Amino acid sequence: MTARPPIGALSEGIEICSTSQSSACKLEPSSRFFGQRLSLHRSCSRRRRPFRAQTELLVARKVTALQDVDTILRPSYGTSSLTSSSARTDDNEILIELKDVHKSFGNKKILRGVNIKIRRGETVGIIGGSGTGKSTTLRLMAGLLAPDSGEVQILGQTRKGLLADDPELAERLKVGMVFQNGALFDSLTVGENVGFMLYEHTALPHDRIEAIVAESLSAVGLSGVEQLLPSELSGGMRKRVALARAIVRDDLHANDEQVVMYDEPTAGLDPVASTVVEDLIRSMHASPTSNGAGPRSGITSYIVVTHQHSTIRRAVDRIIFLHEGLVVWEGPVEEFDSTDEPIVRQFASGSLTGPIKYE
Ligand SMILES: Nc1ncnc2c1ncn2[C@@H]1O[C@H](COP(=O)(O)OP(=O)(O)OP(=O)(O)O)[C@@H](O)[C@H]1O
Repeated sequence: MTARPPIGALSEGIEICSTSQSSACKLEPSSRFFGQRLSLHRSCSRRRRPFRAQTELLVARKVTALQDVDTILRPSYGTSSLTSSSARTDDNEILIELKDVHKSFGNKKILRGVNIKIRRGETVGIIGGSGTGKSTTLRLMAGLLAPDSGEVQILGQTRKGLLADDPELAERLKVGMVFQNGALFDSLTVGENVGFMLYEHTALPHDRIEAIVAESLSAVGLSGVEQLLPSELSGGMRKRVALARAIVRDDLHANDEQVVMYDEPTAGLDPVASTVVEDLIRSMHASPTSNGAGPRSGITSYIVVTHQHSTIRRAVDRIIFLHEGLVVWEGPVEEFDSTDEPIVRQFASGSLTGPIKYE
C-alpha cells in the first residue's frame, strides 16, 4: 500500500493539502464515507496520476480511518468456488468466528453474547427484526467495530480491536463490504468510484485500470456508464456500481482469500431489480473466470444482512437469526420454512403476535 502523508489541520472548513508543496491545493470538505468526512483535492500539483479527484479522510480517526477503507475496499479475490454451506462443519475451515461477543452503544445493550462461525465457502444470511444488531454484527465481523467483550477470531487468531489495528490479520483475510446505501463518492464518476482503490493503491497504468473497471461494470450489466456521476443513476444502478467496486481487484491479489459482506443489498429495490442483484451476488462469487483472473474471480464466502425474503431464498444457503442481541436459530435455508422456532415463525409469517415486539 502506498504510504500516505499526514493530513493537515482543518481550519474553518478549508484544509490545505499536505501532499502539495505549494499549499495551493485546497481541500473541499465534501461527502461522507464510513461516517468520516471526505475532502476532495481539486488542484493538487502532486497528484500521482491523472485522476480527477483524490480523497483524504478527515477528522475522527484519521489514519485509522484510512486503513479501514484501504483494507475493506482493497480489491483482492480468492479463486475458490462455493460449496453448500450446510455440509460444512470442519473447524479448520472457519474464516471468521464471533465468540460470546457483547456490544453496547452508550447504555443500550445491542449484542449480548453472540456466537457465530463463518466457514470457507459459505453463503450466509443474517436476519432478524429491526434494531436487533444485524448491521452491528456485520461491522464487528468486518473489523469496523470492536467488541466490548468476547472475541472476534479471524482464521483462528483473535483480532486485536479493529481491522485497522491488526494489519497482519487484515493481510491474511481480505474483507469486502458493500454498504446499504452503496457508499459511493458523490463527486467522483462511476468509473472513478469503481476503480478507486486501484487508482489509489496500485501502480497499475491508467488504461489497465480503465479496462478492469469496464470489465467489472460489464459483470454487473452496466457497461458504458463510467462517465456518469452517482446522482445520475437509479438506486438499483447505484447498488450494482457498489457491487462492481467490490469485485474489482488488481492482478497481484488474484489468489487472496476474501469474504464479502453485504448490508441490505436489495433494500428499496423493486422485485425485478432485487432479483438482478441477488443473481449477481450469487454469480459473481460462484463463477471464477476460467483462468482465475479478472474481476469476476470467485469470492471465498459472503455474508448478507437482509430483510428481504427473496434475498434469503436466492442469495444464501445458511441463515443466522438474531433476536434481542442473541443468535436464536441457525440452519440451512430449506429448514427456515419448517422450523417450529416461534421467533422465526413470527418473522416468516409477518404476524403481529408472538415473541417479536415492536414499540
Ligand atoms: N454507531 C452507533 N452508535 C449508537 N447506536 C448505534 C450505532 N450503531 C447502531 N446503533 C444502534 O444499535 C441498534 C442496532 O442497530 P443495527 O443497525 O445493528 O440493527 P439492525 O438489526 O441492522 O437494524 P435494521 O434491520 O433496522 O437495519 C440500533 O438501536 C441502533 O440505533
